[in-house]
Amino acid sequence: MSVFTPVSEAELSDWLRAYTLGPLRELKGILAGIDNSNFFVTTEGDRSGNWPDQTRFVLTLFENLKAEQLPYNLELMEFLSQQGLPSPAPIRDRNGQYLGELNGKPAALVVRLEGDWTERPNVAQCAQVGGLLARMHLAGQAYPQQRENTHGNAWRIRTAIAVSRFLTPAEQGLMENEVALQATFDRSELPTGAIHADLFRDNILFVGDTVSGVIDFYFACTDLLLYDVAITVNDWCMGHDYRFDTARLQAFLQHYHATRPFTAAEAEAWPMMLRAAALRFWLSRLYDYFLPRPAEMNQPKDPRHFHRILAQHVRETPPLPV
Ligand SMILES: Nc1ncnc2c1ncn2[C@@H]1O[C@H](COP(=O)(O)OP(=O)(O)OP(=O)(O)O)[C@@H](O)[C@H]1O
Ligand SMILES: N[C@@H](CCO)C(=O)O
Repeated sequence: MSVFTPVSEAELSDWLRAYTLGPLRELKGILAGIDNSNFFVTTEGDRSGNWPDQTRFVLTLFENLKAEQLPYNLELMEFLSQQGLPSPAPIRDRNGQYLGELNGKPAALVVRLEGDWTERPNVAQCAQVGGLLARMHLAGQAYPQQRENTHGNAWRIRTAIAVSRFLTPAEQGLMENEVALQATFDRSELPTGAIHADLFRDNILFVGDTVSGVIDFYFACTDLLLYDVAITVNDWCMGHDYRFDTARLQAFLQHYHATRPFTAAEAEAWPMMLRAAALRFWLSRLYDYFLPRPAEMNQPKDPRHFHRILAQHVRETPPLPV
């Protein structure tokens, strides 16, 4: 998104003294993203340090998460990268710490990965992402930490109340009904674990058709694996008419299923998970759109997109096609 908290070159140069990355060469605010303040940082490098060949990093100032909530996310990134998954490793400073404070916000540096995100993924790319998500879910089963989803039931109820006045009566009806249904839906038989929880197209980097990076683990939490699949396909496999593109959806789910087979309970819960995933981003986009925080650079996302996806899933919920 955005830069909510500006950082000057002088402030960053001073902050970088805690690291063995060499002096600052370039600092650039990143417009993409809507939750945290992000910057591309290039340093001169330091051959004597722990990261001798690295000079390109991403600096994140966390706008919502508190320092005590961040070890779950940053250590998950480190854990997955140690398991061979393309997640950016957080950089530890001279004292072995990967989390500091800059301009009053918790702040961390991670390795800047190569590649670009793709706005229009093809079938082969969806297949790759399906397989990758399943591998992340399997690897995450051994991750020892737990973190409750900050965007679960209580958040849904709170946010629905906050945005209600901006909706038409029909939209209010859809939202109230959906929030109530999701609150009582039985999730007890569904497999859980570490999930990314925001694996949209802009959070996967490709070099050609090959995934080079998975970024932005700052909503990661312990929750239903199937919910993560639903969040991901609602973005990666959606057609222009708010119905799934069948070829991309099947490629994604078949590659996922080949690595982590879906259970019978998951097949049954699929329609409700697709709806929960659409509701989650309808609510957060409404909140960010109508009740925005002040930002130096900001690009709110369109809430109507997920309203339409949710309405379509309610009209016609496709079965899990595997
Ligand atoms: N490790 C990385 N390597 C390369 N580019 C990165 C990396 N981390 C972030 N970026 C770039 O910064 C942009 C914003 O980062 P990110 O998606 O983490 O921001 P955010 O505000 O937390 O986003 P979101 O709105 O998705 O929650 C990305 O789209 C990407 O261009
Ligand atoms: N991926 C989210 C933004 C980050 O939470 C969206 O597209 O609404």
